[in-house]
Amino acid sequence: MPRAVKTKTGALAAGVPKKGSAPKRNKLYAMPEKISEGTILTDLSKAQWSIGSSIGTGGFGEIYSACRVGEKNYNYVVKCEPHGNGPLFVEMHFYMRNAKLEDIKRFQREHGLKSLGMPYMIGNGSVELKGIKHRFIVMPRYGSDISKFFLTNGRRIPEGTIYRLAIQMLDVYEFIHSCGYVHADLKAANILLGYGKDGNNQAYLVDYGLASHYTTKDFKPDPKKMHNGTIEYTSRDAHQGVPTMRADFEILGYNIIEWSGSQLPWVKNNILTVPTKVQKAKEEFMADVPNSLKTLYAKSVPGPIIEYMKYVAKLEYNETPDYENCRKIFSSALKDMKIPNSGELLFATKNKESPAPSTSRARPKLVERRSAANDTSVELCASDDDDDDVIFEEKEVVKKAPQRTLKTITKRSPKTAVSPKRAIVRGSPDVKISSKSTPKITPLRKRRSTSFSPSKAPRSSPLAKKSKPTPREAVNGKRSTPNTSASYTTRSTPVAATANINFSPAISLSTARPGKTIVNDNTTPVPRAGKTYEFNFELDVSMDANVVVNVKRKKKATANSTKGVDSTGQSSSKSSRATAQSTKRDQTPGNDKNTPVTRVKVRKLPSDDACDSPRTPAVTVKKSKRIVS
Ligand SMILES: Nc1ncnc2c1ncn2[C@@H]1O[C@H](COP(=O)(O)OP(=O)(O)OP(=O)(O)O)[C@@H](O)[C@H]1O
Repeated sequence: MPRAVKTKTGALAAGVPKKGSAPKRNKLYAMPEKISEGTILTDLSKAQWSIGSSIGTGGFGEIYSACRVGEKNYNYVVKCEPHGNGPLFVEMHFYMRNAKLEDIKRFQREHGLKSLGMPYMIGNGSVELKGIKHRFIVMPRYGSDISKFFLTNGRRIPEGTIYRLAIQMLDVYEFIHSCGYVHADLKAANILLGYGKDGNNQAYLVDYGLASHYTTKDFKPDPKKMHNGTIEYTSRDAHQGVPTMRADFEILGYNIIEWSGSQLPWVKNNILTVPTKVQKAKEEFMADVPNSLKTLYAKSVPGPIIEYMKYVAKLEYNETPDYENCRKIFSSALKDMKIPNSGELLFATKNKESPAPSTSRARPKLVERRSAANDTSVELCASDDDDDDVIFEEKEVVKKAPQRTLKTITKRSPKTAVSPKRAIVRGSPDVKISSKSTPKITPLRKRRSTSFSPSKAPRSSPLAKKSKPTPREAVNGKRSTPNTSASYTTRSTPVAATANINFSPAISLSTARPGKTIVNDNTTPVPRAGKTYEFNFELDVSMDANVVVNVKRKKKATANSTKGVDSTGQSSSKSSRATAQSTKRDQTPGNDKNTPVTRVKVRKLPSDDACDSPRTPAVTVKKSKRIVS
């Protein structure tokens, strides 16, 4: 059944087929309602946008071409998602705070860049579609995403184009990082060529649904964010839930390796469905880059790839990477290959002509087998309420079928992202995610800090210079000076020596799915299948510790015995209020008298860590109504 999305009034809107409503493309995910061509959307600044054809589908939303009312050219896109979806909320705020057109232009001027593959937002607003509140953003329209060329070229991109793409993506990283953010989800499906004349000269990095502040303070694994990203390319830091600048570089590295025609070991070994195994494989891979790479290439490993990956492996978690020297690795290679770093990005490989770019939605179907789910799960999932208060509904999901058989995803692949954004607790009726389940980082091996020359440094030996803060860093103090904690790393060989990850057997993390973005933070409604039942339990959420959530199911209680528990454990007065409220509700017609209704507000405690992400807004937990499956 589709994800339940509640309207502002709390009415269950999705999942109740309406007469005449368009059928859902994918029953598993509550995709947005269709917007028909010609619909006029008015954004918050009162600008009006006429919706054209649908040109893309992501994991959570749909992208339409759009034109300004009164104009003829569909040079814009509207990205629309149900209001409760976390990623578009995050993306919108990222653009608002950091990526205004004038910011991008200034950055280009300061760095002498003719163009920069940084998208921006032109407008945003809300629209009610079939009774469901949706959020939309308006952006410039770009061209085809490069995963199309990669796939049609036999999973390969010409070497020169790889290096040019790498340089362009490093420019974008430098911009994003200078805003204090990381992208965390670079992949071919998120890289779009420009649109129109000369569009193919520049690639744009889209999809800021996972953007978050990076940390330069302590390396604190965060179970709520573990494994976020697209499992093939997720960095080792992201596997631990820590957003870092080096993580973005690592993600780019894995992509480059794949674009060059090699299969990443964790892809080859078919372990993508087990994030912790992928994490371990990456730790091992990065522990000895030269040898790891050797095993991937039949002939010799391309020099720039080895040099770049060696550099990434040496980066400290709180270090500002040396963009300029990394770009130099690739631009020197282009020079050697006599390929100009300008003009059209070419995707035709020697033996195969790549088709003309197109933004058509036609994509290979992805057939996937989902793992058997013969158990009872408890999930927390967000529903729509308002922008800043994400409501988590507590539901018991009973997955009846011992096996979910082949599931055909007809959305775009590999872009088709599904974010199983839930902590699924399997197994026993008394379900607990305890502090035991959080990863333990064992004492770390001290490691020599490797630093590079500052941006704009003289261009000799790219990887041999000493790092100095750039003027910008000097001003804002972004680059942290090496201190004791900074000079230790969470990385070494083998993985067991550093990241000792213990999960309670009762816990199953979000299932990783190839090519799909995973967001493991519970801020987005999740795909749900099977029946959903209401049940009684106490919920205790700790937002400030490694303990994520402690769910204890209790016996079905009468309305009188209901007791609210807040995050601070101060249950007396609040809980009596909750009891009073629930009793009141229970007396209202339509309420199940046997089901206590508990509403618990959990506010995130102020953190001293400045790297709070917009993905962790205040959280409200409330007892859900019965969901009819
Ligand atoms: N500005 C744009 N211009 C043209 N096409 C776009 C644009 N933005 C996105 N698309 C197309 O829509 C697809 C999905 O976009 P996007 O990645 O932003 O969606 P999403 O729902 O966030 O995806 P994900 O599944 O990665 O979370 C892209 O692969 C691309 O083909």
